[in-house]
Amino acid sequence: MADSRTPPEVDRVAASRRAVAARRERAALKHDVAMRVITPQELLQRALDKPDSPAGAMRVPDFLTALPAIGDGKRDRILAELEISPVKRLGGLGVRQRVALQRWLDGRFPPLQPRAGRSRLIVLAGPTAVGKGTVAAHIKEHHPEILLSVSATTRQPRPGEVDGEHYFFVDDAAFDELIRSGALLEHATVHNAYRYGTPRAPIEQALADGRTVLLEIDLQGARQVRAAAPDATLVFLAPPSWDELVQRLVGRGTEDAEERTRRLKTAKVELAAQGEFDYRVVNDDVARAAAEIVRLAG
Ligand SMILES: Nc1nc2c(ncn2[C@@H]2O[C@H](COP(=O)(O)OP(=O)(O)O)[C@@H](O)[C@H]2O)c(=O)[nH]1
Ligand SMILES: Nc1ncnc2c1ncn2[C@@H]1O[C@H](COP(=O)(O)OP(=O)(O)O)[C@@H](O)[C@H]1O
Repeated sequence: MADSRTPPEVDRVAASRRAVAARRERAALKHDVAMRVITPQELLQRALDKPDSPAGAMRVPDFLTALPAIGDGKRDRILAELEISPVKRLGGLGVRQRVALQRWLDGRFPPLQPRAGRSRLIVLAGPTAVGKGTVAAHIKEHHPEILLSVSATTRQPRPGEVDGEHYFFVDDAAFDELIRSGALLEHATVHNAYRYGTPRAPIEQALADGRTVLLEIDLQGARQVRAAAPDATLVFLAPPSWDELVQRLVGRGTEDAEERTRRLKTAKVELAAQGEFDYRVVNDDVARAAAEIVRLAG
């Protein structure tokens, strides 16, 4: 029978591979927090839930300097204030230190606070390729009682797209006229390319009928809706990680490399704006994220 014991050399190689993979995962997590793809509180929670995970193995000083606007000086002051040793890992924090760090994070990065008296007008926005269209289509299919607003756009229909169902496809002159006549609740040029706008009348009618209305629009549009209808409910759809966002954009295969780079640059700006929203929903799973949004609309 063959000897099943692993020679020490093989053990060492495997261990060093694991260490490299863990370092890479920790670096990815730091990047996700820095880019605001995940919140500092989420990362800390992951570390506490699984002390053996890459999040749990992250040293507290590394975690702090991954946060927006925290340099080495601030890091050291925070560690002293919270009485946490620089060698501590997130997964190894004691109860008092955990609570102190959580409180400090909540003060510095306040969790979203949905404003009172939200209406049934739901605005879904988020970075390119996070899955806004996919989640909105899922809601449309499973919740016909919710009106998914159909936008007007100056872009050309893609194969399979039906006028009046996916978009109202109009030319520039017709779009100008929609703006002039006040028929649009909001409008914007998206991705520096075509114009998109939300027809006002169907939304007002549906809301008057007591229905929930879902708008799937970009950040500029979301800001305009907030200004025009301050009681609208703004939902930010976030990716589970930056790598996953890039994978989705590449996987969709609808943009070339140059366009993808441009969209990812915009995505960084959009991620940094999520504090303006009422809720943040992570699109880890389409059905789950859709259900969470429908609950918010409830
Ligand atoms: N402001 C605004 N943005 C819109 C509207 N309709 C769609 N969008 C956004 O425009 C972008 C559409 O990009 P594109 O790739 O051309 O079309 P898609 O594949 O149908 O999403 C997405 O970011 C949408 O959220 C609208 O009515 N107003
Ligand atoms: N939860 C998810 N898990 C995995 N892939 C997803 C998920 N949601 C969307 N996708 C995929 O990501 C890509 C981008 O989704 P899409 O709806 O076009 O994004 P957006 O409308 O935000 O630009 C699509 O290929 C889609 O199938």
